[in-house]
Amino acid sequence: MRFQFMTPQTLGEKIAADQQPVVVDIRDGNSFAAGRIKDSTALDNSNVQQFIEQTPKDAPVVVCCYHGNSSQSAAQFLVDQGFSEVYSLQGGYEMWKIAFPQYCES
Ligand SMILES: O=S(=O)([O-])[S-]
Repeated sequence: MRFQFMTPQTLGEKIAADQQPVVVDIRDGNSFAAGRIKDSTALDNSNVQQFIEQTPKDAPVVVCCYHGNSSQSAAQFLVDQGFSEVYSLQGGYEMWKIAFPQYCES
């Protein structure tokens, strides 16, 4: 199975409809602290195993990085761990913060 892509527009619509998927952010900790998608979770080597064990495998998961490149391999990794619906956020946080500043937090 392969990961899928999600546009900022689609994620914004889901958040607006109170249907926010699980959003994980693989950027470095300082970037995450400075600004992130609302209700997102920082994911790194220290907590990825716990995330895999504790998150239902059928939960939709969206992976966010800086520009939407490295999120693709992270998304594929999660698919390979058994998650059935994983998306790479197109444009990453850099595009997100321009498109949906109202859904950012710091
Ligand atoms: O590779 S990346 O800039 O999308 S994190």
